Amino acid sequence: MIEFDQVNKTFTQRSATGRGKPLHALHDISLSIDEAEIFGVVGESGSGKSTLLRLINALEAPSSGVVRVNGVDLAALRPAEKRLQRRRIGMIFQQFNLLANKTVAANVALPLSLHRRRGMPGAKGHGAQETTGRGAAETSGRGAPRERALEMLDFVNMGAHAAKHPAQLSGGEKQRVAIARALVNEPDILLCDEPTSSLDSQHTDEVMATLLRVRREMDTSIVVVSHELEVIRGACDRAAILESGRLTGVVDIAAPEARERFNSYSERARRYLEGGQE
Ligand SMILES: Nc1ncnc2c1ncn2[C@@H]1O[C@H](COP(=O)(O)OP(=O)(O)OP(=O)(O)O)[C@@H](O)[C@H]1O
Repeated sequence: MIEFDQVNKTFTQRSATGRGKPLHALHDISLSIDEAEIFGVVGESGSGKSTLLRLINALEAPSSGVVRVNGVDLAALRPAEKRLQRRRIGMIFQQFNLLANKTVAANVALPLSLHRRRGMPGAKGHGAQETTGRGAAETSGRGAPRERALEMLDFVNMGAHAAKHPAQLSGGEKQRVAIARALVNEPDILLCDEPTSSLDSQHTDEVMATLLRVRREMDTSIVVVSHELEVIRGACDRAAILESGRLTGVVDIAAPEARERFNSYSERARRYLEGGQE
């Protein structure tokens, strides 16, 4: 469903004098992520995790190689097609990105309202980036978007909080609202960028249980970028290990021999994170 075929991504880093230097963020990445799979991506800071996510929703284009989603080469899409494709992908972030001045229900309904206002064809998906909401009208609480938002809030067990504002919620509750918002357009894929990094362990468990339910009941493919190895171990079917932009392994979390490989990476990562060196 998501395929990376020999993907390279190089950025140009400009020095103070304006001279450009290439920075190879991803080298020769080939991997595929199945339908309804929960796929983890781990790696140290700067290893290319976010770049990999941004390639999946076409916010970045590969410098070479091909990224395909449902068989479609994203680089071959025209801008309008790319926007539609992006609407089939939901995204959640470490900092939730909810709008403080809107109710929980209005936050969740926002992608639907934006979709309607722009008169976009097709019912599926949205890019969470668009929910930052510049110029978007507050949903009035009437009509289909609100009903759909309430359904999604029930799905993440947040129905009772629909009339509250984000500031009245815990971090875990905010993330569950963000999940409801990301799913309101029934995306095929949910991208999660450090979804539990600012949560305590109880709220982490609640969010991960919600993601497991999303996969089970909606058949959504979920890609989870996280530096929290327990989260990857607890929720993912497989995980890619990125080291300095290179894919050094794709580990089947359930397989004993693969688990050993992941544990050995985890040990190195833990030593790095704790001691600042490998
Ligand atoms: N738009 C950009 N322009 C220039 N360099 C970039 C750009 N985006 C990312 N990079 C560089 O590419 C490399 C990979 O960045 P990326 O954000 O993908 O890493 P990451 O693993 O997600 O890091 P972190 O865990 O700190 O978020 C880094 O060296 C980063 O500085």
